[in-house]
Amino acid sequence: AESRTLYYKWEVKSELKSPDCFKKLTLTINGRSPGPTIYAHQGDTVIVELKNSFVTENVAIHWHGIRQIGTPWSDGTEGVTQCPVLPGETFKYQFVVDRPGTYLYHAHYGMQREDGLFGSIVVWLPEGQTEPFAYDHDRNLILTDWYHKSSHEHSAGLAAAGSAFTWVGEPDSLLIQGRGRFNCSRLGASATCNSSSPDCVLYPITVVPGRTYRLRVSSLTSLSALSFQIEGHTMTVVEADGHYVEPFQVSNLFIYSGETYSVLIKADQNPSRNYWITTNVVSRNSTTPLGLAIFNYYPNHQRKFPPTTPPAGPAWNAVAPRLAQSHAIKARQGFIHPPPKAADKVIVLLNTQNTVNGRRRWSLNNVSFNMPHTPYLIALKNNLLHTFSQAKPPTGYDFKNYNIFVPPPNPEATVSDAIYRLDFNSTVDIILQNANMMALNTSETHPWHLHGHDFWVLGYGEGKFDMFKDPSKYNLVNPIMKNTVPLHPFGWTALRFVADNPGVWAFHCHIDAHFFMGMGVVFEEGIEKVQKLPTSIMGCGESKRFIRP
Ligand SMILES: O=C1O[C@H]([C@@H](O)CO)C(O)=C1O
Repeated sequence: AESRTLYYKWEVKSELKSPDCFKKLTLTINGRSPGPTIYAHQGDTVIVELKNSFVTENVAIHWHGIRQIGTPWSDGTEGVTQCPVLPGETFKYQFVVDRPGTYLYHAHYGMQREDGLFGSIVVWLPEGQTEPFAYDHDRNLILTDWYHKSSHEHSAGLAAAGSAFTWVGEPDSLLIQGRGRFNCSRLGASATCNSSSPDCVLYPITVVPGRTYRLRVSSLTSLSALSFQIEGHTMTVVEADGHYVEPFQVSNLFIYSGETYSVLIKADQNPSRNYWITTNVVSRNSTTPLGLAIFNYYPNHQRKFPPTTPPAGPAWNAVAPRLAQSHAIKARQGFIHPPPKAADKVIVLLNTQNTVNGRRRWSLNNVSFNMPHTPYLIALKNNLLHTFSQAKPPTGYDFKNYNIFVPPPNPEATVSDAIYRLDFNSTVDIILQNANMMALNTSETHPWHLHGHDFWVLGYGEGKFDMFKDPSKYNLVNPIMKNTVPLHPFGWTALRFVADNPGVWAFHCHIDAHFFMGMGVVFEEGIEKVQKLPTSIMGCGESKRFIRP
């Protein structure tokens, strides 16, 4: 099959929308949130010409799950791979979608993603090739959580010192494909909440009785871990983050921010009615109501509510079923990419909540991430090494003495913009180690996302990772490859990847507020192999000098 070039012209704007019936300034692409879905075939080149029509805000868009092989400057990570796109400017992203599967795109500037700037990328196999599973139709749903406050108010609160620190709190609603329903009566008479707004009509998925649907379900929540279910129907999981999964059945799918799945669903229930599609928050004791959509059996009306009460979903605090699902996800037979047998380097990252100079932060091995003024890719390629710390960030913590089950004994952490420099083509293991937060008996779920690579998920465990015993339990036979993975409360997650993609890549918690609070690291590999950088990514920090006439 011949590969093609797909050309998109996008304009980002800030507009009043009511996705859950409450009117809020929403960040849109060509007037929509979620933005337009990119449909491509494997091997196609995607070009997005992005016009920033915000009045005062910068922007950058990350292509989540696309590895950007040979185009590290198109990763869209402001501060790491590019300068922000300023209001009035147009920026051209160009990259190849080299693998079939379900991917995402979203803002990677500040906490903009939570104001609605996101969408889906669907990459089909080349024409004439078929998937290793059968279905009649392909549908797509993005799950998000939604706040009535803007991300600006949130970031101001998170950055404030001492008692002025304000946590973002629980979302006001959950959206399915950009639509949900906030109960306007909770606000009394309100001009900003209108339960008959066309923006908040529940999203319908129309199905023909007897047919099988491939449903691409992805999450871009800013905070929430979710469970997703379709009343009365079981789902067969077949894809995760662009990799085929050895099929298994679930009645509910746990999904973390930044993950994508494909599930197969047969429309085999009573065709004279509709069914609820629901999503609910897990892992946090949330006040956020259920997110709803409609599984619409043709020819019932799309807006006909099912006759039943929407099922509530699993209990928020049951960790065991979530861990069980994580363990169940294996590479599909016939599509296994075996991992290298051993690692050249092991980096253990202890995840803790801390303070730095009276500010609440998150840290890895007691270092909280800080973005430099000059993006790393530009600084490294142009030898501007004075623009960020040349220290080597720690590759572990005090294993012997640190108790992960109690709050950090000395919560004061340091802030740094130092990065991990990896040997090109080396095999790197990352052990994510969860721990107790600042408050007693609490540990949260963190979805970790790696840019520029897929990694093998070697294992998950409870408690403190044991360097001597736990590696012998790694799955080296059929581990799934992913780009986003959960770190469960008080547990550990072990990953392996090969540092074979020249560039600079962020690895961070996909919770907007947590990355904002320093929960991330950056890897460099093969910088000398990166081709000449386009000047369009420059203009901020010390890279101003390269675009001066
Ligand atoms: O960073 C966080 O802050 C809050 C809480 O610890 C303080 O309100 C929370 O749940 C986080 O994940």
